[in-house]
Amino acid sequence: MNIAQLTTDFAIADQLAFVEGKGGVPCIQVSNSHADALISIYAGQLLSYTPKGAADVLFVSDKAYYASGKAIKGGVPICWPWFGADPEGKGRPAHGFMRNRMWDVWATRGNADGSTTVILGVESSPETLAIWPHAFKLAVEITVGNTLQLALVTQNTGDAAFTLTQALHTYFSVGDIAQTTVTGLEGRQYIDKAAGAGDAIRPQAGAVTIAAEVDRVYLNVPAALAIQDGAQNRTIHITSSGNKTAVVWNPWAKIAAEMADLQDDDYTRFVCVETTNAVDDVVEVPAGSEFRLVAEYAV
Ligand SMILES: O=P(O)(O)OC[C@H]1O[C@@H](O)[C@H](O)[C@@H](O)[C@@H]1O
Repeated sequence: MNIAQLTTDFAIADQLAFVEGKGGVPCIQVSNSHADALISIYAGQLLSYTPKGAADVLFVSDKAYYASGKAIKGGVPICWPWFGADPEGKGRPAHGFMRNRMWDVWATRGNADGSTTVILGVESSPETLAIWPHAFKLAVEITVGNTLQLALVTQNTGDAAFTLTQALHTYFSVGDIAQTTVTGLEGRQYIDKAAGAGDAIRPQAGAVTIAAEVDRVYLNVPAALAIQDGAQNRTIHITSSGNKTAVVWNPWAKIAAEMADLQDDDYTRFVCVETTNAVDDVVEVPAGSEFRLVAEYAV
């Protein structure tokens, strides 16, 4: 990927530039009157969203890998066309094959309200067809403004319907996990995927607090959730559409220490609240049609 060519084709003066990121990964730096953002073209992954005068909304591990074939730990990884383990048990990677490959830049634009939109995409190829036998175009549309808007857009370009599960696997930065709650899920049922829980289904009593490993798929979720970050004294509002499920994940101390791309105490600094089509929330995309999974973050 050639930074000079991308600059010629897609840069926007005083607003959007192409830069070489960590590990030589090609990135897009957005800086407008509302916010700054860093977007990795590798993995189609937003890495940073910093509204003016505020701290970064997203967490990225200092030990994250920036290498072909590996996922970047943090920001907004894209899980597609399956969420979690390989649904067919064929040994393909967890969370699909979009978070560890190069994407293309499809479009950039400055909007009238001062926000900036970046569209990255991947099209099916002989390589993807060997992993997953369906013709598609997948785009992530990222609009950086006084809110952050994300749309994961799947187009079925083949001649038969296909099904998928997927996620915007967002790592939100928090000041201290002990002073963090997730609201909006009160009274909802969740599948408890934490170690030893055996996928039990439980009701959520009150706001979600995190004081141990949390790995939950919430069912029939509302469109609006929020993260209350007591230590940084801020609330992140999450609004979504296209999903019936949402995942809350924090590995806690033991699993974080086992993950080579997290520092031992990083579990205190993030919570993943993921906009998902997971478990039974399987999406069918008919031939020739498009499906949009959308999330918006506001501080
Ligand atoms: O370490 P990975 O592959 O990015 O996955 C992180 C976590 O992602 C979450 O979405 C899953 O619910 C967890 O089970 C998983 O451990």
